Amino acid sequence: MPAFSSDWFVWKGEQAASNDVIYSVLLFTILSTVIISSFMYRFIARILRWMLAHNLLKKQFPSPPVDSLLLGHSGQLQKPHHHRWLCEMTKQLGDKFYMRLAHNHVVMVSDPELMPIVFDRALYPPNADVIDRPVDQMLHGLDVVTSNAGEPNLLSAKTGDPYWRLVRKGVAPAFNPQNIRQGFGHVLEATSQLIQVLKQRGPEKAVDIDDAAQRVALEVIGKVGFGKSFNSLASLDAPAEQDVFKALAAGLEEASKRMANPLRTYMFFDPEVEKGNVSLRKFKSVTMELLEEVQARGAPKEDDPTIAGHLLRLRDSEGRPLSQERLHAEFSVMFIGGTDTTGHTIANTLYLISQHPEVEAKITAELDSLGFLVGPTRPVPKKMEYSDLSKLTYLSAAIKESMRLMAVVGAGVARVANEQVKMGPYTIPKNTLLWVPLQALQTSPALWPQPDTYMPERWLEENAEYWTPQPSSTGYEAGSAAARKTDSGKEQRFKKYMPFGDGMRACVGQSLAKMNYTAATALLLSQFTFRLADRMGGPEGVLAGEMARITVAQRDGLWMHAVPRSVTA
Ligand code: HEM
Repeated sequence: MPAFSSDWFVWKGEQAASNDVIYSVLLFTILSTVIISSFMYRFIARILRWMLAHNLLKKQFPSPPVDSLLLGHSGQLQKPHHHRWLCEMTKQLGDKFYMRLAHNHVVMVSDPELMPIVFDRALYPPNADVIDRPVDQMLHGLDVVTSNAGEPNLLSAKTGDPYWRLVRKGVAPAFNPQNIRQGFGHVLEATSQLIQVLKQRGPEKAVDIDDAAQRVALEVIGKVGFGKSFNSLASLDAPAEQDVFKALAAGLEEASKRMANPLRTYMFFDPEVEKGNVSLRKFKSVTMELLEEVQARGAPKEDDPTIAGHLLRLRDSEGRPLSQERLHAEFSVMFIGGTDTTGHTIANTLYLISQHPEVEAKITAELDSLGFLVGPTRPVPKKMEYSDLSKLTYLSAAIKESMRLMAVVGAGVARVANEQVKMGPYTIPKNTLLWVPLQALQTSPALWPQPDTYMPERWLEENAEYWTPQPSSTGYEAGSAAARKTDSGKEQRFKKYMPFGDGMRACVGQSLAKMNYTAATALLLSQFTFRLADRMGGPEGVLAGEMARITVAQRDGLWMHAVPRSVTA
């Protein structure tokens, strides 16, 4: 037995240390092998699944030629006219075709028979979340427009997100008929202000009617949404609230490009991306200031009818309010929904009416019969009431037709299949995007007689937005029970017109939008006739100037002359 010595302990200590090292290296090797192989296994399985899905979709649907091996069709969807390109592809390839946006599989669908499935109205109970918002793949691009932290909003959140349900249910009362009726007064006020500005400006000086209409919408959403006036109609030459529309348009353009090319988020070295980021920051600073201003007023009263009031009162199941970032995201999305889409709709309608004197004559006759048209015998028109809106039958048809022919959300709306689903006779693999190109659906020659003609009359017929089943490639028998009945035995109807989307994720603000654009357009047309400015280059110039950036609008504004209707005989 060795004599007791401190060396012995040193030797034992060294041996233990080297054993520790050996064990650690061994453990590390085993663990990393397990982790790497499970990662590799999952990675390879994912690639295989992706390839199987790709092949399955390619077998079932035609596809346009790709212009990049890596990004697939992304390049096409980043072009300014991609909403029109989708129409062209629909004409060439049919009402269902396959595209690839980097790693995302997309089936473009404009077959009305399949709409009930895409919009989750037919096969599944609405709570099943089988067909959902494509948040992971795409709509995160929109989150960067509305929140500094990339927090989702009502538009981008998954249907399964408990906060989506909370917010959707919570803001719904802000859009109920009683609130919309109250909002009508704000539309009258804002449009009257615009009318005064246009009269002072005179008919010679052209006005960007798209910008002007967005200002009206901004004032309306300002009051209805946030209890605030942005004072944007005092002069059309002063930029509205730090030129928020320009920042918003550029921010939406950047977001729309990121949706088409998810890799763009990481292209910080590209000066164009950096420019987009500057606009995004500017827009978000305006909406953050708005949120802080509203919060500085203190807790909203129980009867505060504004959208902001509803959002600030919301509490989750544990009694917590929405986080500051989520509130910012919701304020921003309401701001966008309230100004951009409504403004473009008013402007497009005034433009299309200016190109169709026969339509304008019918509208003025309707306005005259209701006492709203100014003229030699009526220099001051009758004050419009909320109940008058339902009497504007022909004008409403003219607006509906402009929303068909110049769809504001022209590139369309998307869903994702969270599971493998059957879409008619087609098998749609899990994670595939189902994308409805709205401009293509609403101008398809297969669905609309004279699809490219501005014809408000088509909306005077009942059920004009529905399509009647025909013998079709989907495998449904024409007119059969399968095509006409839902599981609950109700008659299934097939929409071919859906400017506000459809299903449980349809536009939450449509009642406000309809009231706003109908009243504003009626009031403007009762005072002015609009003429397209020469600088637009006629209808060809307007078509060429379109720019799809989530919503479609003119890149450099829609310039028109507002000619006052003569009050002298
Ligand atoms: C002419 C005006 C408008 C048009 C054309 C329009 C169009 C749309 C479309 C196509 C969608 C997607 C629907 C879908 O995926 O099925 C949508 C969603 C939405 N819109 Fe609008 N919109 C308009 C006005 C408004 C207004 C005034 C607001 C709010 C003040 C608003 C707020 C929203 C929100 C929050 C969503 C997301 C709803 C959800 O996913 O739960 N929109 N809109």
